[in-house]
Amino acid sequence: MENSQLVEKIGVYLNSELVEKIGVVSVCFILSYLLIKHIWSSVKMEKEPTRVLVTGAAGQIGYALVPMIARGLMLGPEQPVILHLLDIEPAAEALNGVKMELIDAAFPLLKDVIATTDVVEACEGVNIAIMLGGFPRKEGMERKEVMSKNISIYKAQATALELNAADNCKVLVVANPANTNALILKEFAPSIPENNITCLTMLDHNRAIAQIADKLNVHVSDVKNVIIWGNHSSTLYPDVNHATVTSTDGKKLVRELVANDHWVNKELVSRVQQRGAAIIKARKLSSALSAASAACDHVCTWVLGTKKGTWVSMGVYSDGSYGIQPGLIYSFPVTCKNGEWSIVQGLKIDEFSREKMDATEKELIEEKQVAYSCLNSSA
Ligand SMILES: NC(=O)c1ccc[n+]([C@@H]2O[C@H](COP(=O)([O-])OP(=O)(O)OC[C@H]3O[C@@H](n4cnc5c(N)ncnc54)[C@H](O)[C@@H]3O)[C@@H](O)[C@H]2O)c1
Ligand SMILES: O=C(O)C[C@H](O)C(=O)O
Repeated sequence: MENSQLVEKIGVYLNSELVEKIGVVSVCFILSYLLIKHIWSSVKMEKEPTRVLVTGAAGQIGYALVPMIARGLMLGPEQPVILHLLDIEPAAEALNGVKMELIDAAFPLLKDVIATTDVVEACEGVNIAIMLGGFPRKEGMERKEVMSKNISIYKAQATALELNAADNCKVLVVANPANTNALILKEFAPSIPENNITCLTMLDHNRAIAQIADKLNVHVSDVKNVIIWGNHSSTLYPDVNHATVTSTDGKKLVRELVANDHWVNKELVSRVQQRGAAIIKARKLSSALSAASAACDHVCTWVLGTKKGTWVSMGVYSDGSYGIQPGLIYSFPVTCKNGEWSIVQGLKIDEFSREKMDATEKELIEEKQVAYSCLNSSA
């Protein structure tokens, strides 16, 4: 054999061996990748379901909210859930109807539904509690009368949560008066960390964003960092002094873009404060779709976090930030990370804002006094 032929043969042999080796390595690599992918997806499949309590689940907000939770809109598309639905005896049949519909919807993430009128059974092992149930204000009723009825409801439910919920259960109170109901719940569930008891002002936050987006003809997702201060009532204060709009031209302050202080200080404030009443006038029922969506946003943001550089509004336990009486449940701007919220610090507060923030604080202090006088008279 000539030298050149020998070299050629060796070359072919080496190449085929190399090709074979590369082939084996590639197959091993692909198989390992598929195996890891399979193991990873089965680990993900095995996520423990989160137990979510919804009180007043046979009511209108409940009817809009439970499918959102079951669809993964609140806790993400990979988190299975078990729904605990609570309502009172007269609504038991309707509650069972809601359960039937949830079953019929065949939601992949929904692992079980417990529908009950027993508050202890409802609270058993829950990780998240969304409190919609309460006594609605009826024509001719004094605010104090409504409050006294809700106080006894929230006292009983706080005790049931305290004794039966999972450790570190997160609570969102929606039922009105939301801030004061949350305060009562906190009082009677002392072992639930105070930072775990919140109330809904995300609806007001979303309403303010929607009004600004409409005024500036931009999309709601471009409007960031509005603040709702205070009580979920007609004294709440929507503050746009730090709010921005992002566009192709960059980030600009809402106040500068609107360039109309009357609109910002008067019209916007009054529209957001009165929006709940406007919905009631139009629907002859209070807001439900938007309230359910906001409740979903609140829990979702709390659990999964805020985006960098942005905040939302939540009714949370006051630590005295911005001079607000410690211990009140007051709406602040908050950021969320790892399932914890923190009040945004260091924002500049002008004289106009200070006055509005104090007025809504004053109303909450008065509500607290009324609540305590109801508690003392029922003791
Ligand atoms: N914070 C907010 O942004 C906001 C927005 C909208 C509505 N709300 C409030 O949310 C609450 C619910 O609104 P809705 O439209 O669903 O009312 P709804 O009357 O349709 O439903 C309330 C449900 O609570 C039930 N309920 C009453 N007492 C209960 C108890 N002790 N335990 C369990 N369930 C009980 C009722 O049977 C009813 O099914 C109301 O208080 C409303 O004012 C708050
Ligand atoms: O139920 C109400 O009184 C109104 C509700 O809180 C809302 O803001 O839509």
